[in-house]
Amino acid sequence: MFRTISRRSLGRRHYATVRDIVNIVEVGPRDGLQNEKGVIPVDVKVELIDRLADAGMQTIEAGSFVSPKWVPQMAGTSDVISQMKRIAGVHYPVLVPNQKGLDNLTNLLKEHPISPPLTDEISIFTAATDAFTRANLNTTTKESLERLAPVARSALDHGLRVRGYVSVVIACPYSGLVDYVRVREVAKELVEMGCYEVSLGDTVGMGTPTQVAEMLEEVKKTIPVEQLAGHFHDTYGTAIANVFTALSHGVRTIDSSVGGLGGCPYSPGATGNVATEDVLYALQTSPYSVAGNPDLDEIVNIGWWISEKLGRECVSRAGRAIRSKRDRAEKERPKL
Ligand SMILES: CC(C)(COP(=O)([O-])OP(=O)([O-])OC[C@H]1O[C@@H](n2cnc3c(N)ncnc32)[C@H](O)[C@@H]1OP(=O)([O-])[O-])[C@@H](O)C(=O)NCCC(=O)NCCSC(=O)C[C@@](C)(O)CC(=O)[O-]
Repeated sequence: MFRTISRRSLGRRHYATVRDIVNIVEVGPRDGLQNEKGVIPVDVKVELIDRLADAGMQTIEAGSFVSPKWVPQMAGTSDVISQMKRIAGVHYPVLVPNQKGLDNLTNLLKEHPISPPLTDEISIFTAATDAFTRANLNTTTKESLERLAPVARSALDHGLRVRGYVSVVIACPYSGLVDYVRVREVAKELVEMGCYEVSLGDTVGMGTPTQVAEMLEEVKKTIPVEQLAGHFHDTYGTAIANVFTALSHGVRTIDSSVGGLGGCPYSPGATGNVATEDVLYALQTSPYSVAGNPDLDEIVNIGWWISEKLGRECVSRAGRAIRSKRDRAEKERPKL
């Protein structure tokens, strides 16, 4: 839905036509879990996805068809997507790094000719620096794009939607600050190969709002903002500020992770994504509504539950505050 809003507080030149719905791509079951060392049972992953869908999340990244030698935690993705309950209208994208991953997925889809399908979407991924692409995909960025183009074409031929990721859009853990022109060029190639949207990842989680704004201004020179998404890790505590910077620059799709889970195995020291609870809380009094109208209280419960399952504390600030408030209210409730 589009409507024209006036943003007096931002000055006349910011009168703009914007979409007032924010889409959240819940990446917890994939980005959130891929870095965990302990084995997470398939039924826990399935329960996580199902509960997120029941709570109203419209897009839930369900896993990866990557090499199990590279990311062992994602090895059971075929079982996960075969067992999860699929809600019509909810998208359950999976990461695919190469033709082999796509073949594994399309063979699975053939084995399960059901409606709605196990998934209708893949995400392909590369990075703005060769050093990161080498660590993550064992190749250069240019070669990764050459390999991904036929994968995207083949996925589209199979009727799958294709989303793209560009990692390290602000800083790279191996080669330092990133050239935003390179981010724009890589994103453009992903769009040209058929990605309906490109998610721009601050993989290291050290970007500041100013840097995010500058990066977006560069990328928007070529790519319509409707095709961009923001993916912010929270290592330096700037993720929620970066989300709102992206929104103020017209981005309307944000990746987040329930409980703030996550990290990339090839981004040493990076913490999880911006927590879904924190994004939902902060959007409550904003001019935007969230697609699917997710139930914040239930997302808080899910963040708490999955953190306990992983043997760690929930790092979502909103999640912790809402829990504490509930506990206080419970203590103060008169006993009958
Ligand atoms: C791309 C490769 C496979 C290249 O890895 P490689 O070692 O160069 O691949 P290869 O073609 O030489 O194959 C090596 C072995 O892996 C197998 N293989 C090969 N492909 C697959 C496949 N798809 N599924 C299952 N098995 C596969 C292949 O069959 C072979 O098995 P072997 O003969 O030794 O038994 C590897 O680098 C890889 O899997 N990388 C994925 C890394 C990854 O998943 N990273 C995390 C996701 S990205 C991320 O988190 C960032 C993001 C998206 O969240 C955004 C952000 O925050 O920035």
